[in-house]
Amino acid sequence: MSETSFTLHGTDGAARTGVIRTPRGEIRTPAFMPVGTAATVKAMLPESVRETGADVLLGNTYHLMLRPGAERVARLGGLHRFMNWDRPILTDSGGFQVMSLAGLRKLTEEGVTFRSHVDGSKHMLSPERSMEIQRLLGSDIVMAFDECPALPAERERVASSMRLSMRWAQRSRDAFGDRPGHMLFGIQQGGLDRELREESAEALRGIGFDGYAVGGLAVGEGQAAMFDCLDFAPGMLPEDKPRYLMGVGKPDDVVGAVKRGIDMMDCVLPTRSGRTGQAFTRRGVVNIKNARHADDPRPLDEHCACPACTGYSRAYLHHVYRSHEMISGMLLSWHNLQYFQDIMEGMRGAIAAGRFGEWEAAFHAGRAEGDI
Ligand SMILES: CNc1nc2c(CC[C@H]3O[C@@H](OC)[C@H](O)[C@@H]3O)c3nc(N)[nH]c(=O)c3cc2[nH]1
Ligand SMILES: [Zn+2]
Repeated sequence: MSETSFTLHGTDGAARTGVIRTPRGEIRTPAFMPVGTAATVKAMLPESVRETGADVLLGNTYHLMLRPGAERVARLGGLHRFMNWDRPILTDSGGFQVMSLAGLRKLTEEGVTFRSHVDGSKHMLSPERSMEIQRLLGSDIVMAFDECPALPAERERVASSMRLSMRWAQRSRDAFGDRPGHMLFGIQQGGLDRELREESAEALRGIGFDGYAVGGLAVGEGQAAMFDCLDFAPGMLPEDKPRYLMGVGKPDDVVGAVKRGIDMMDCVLPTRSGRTGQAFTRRGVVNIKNARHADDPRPLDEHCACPACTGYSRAYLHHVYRSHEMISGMLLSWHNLQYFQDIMEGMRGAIAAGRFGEWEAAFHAGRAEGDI
């Protein structure tokens, strides 16, 4: 009996709900993964992340290889022990961050060499080294090493980049080896082009993975173009395996992606915007720094059970934000993560009951545009 599995429990249109089983715990899908880039979900204790309902969180090969180093994390017992999170961890493979963060990059068939954005030291990533780092970290779900081209880009550039990523996907699969209890996900590329996405999906199916990511999106194409691509890209991937949309997104992006067959997503938005005073609520976005909140005794969101909403007023949250108090980032990060988990839980139940359309209509009906 394989130690990992994905079981679909229900579908409603293209939307699906199910469970990914791993030795470290189950992941209820559709799932939102909080991002713990440098071995911490910023401003949150791991037990607080769990309290919001998260089953899995995300780490990053690029950041952890630079600081504190993958071999050091392994010597200290691996990433779960290091960051005190004993549930599943998915790690990204590093290619995306190298292209978006590192300096002096050189890309060849072998891999990429670059200088650390932390201290300028020289490093190399290849499919083989990325697999080794993710093994040293001990992550449960490993991402293939890929290249994600910035959009807009010429079709030929997107095609050649995708084909390089497919060769790297084969090398990632070969280097990953046979690791019961661990999953390796391939990453579909091909930009917004249906034929290139199909070619990429065919290549990945031929190699065979435990899950499949839709990569190359949320790179500036905008929501309409992303949804147009999601109208066909997820369906090209095996339906009995998890489908993971990388780097997405705002609440309405998340809902639209689940509607189109996505099972997993990750985004820094809940915590990053929590630190900049933006709170996502059932009625839209609250910019807590706005003077209108200075005397408001109401909670952010009366339907929310998080500490920010059960213990504090908008007036207080406005005050601590304006005073640059640390509790501001803590409370708003917690609230935003709770809000994202609440909409995932709502969609899982709605899909299981065949009522996703109604749930989606109610989700959009309650929201006002702009600051509320
Ligand atoms: C934001 N949009 C976006 N992010 C993306 C990421 C990084 C996600 C990871 O990078 C970090 O966010 C920038 C977080 O830690 C996140 O887990 C991607 N990673 C890979 N390997 N391949 C892709 O095609 C890809 C596409 C993305 N689009
Ligand atoms: Zn709340």
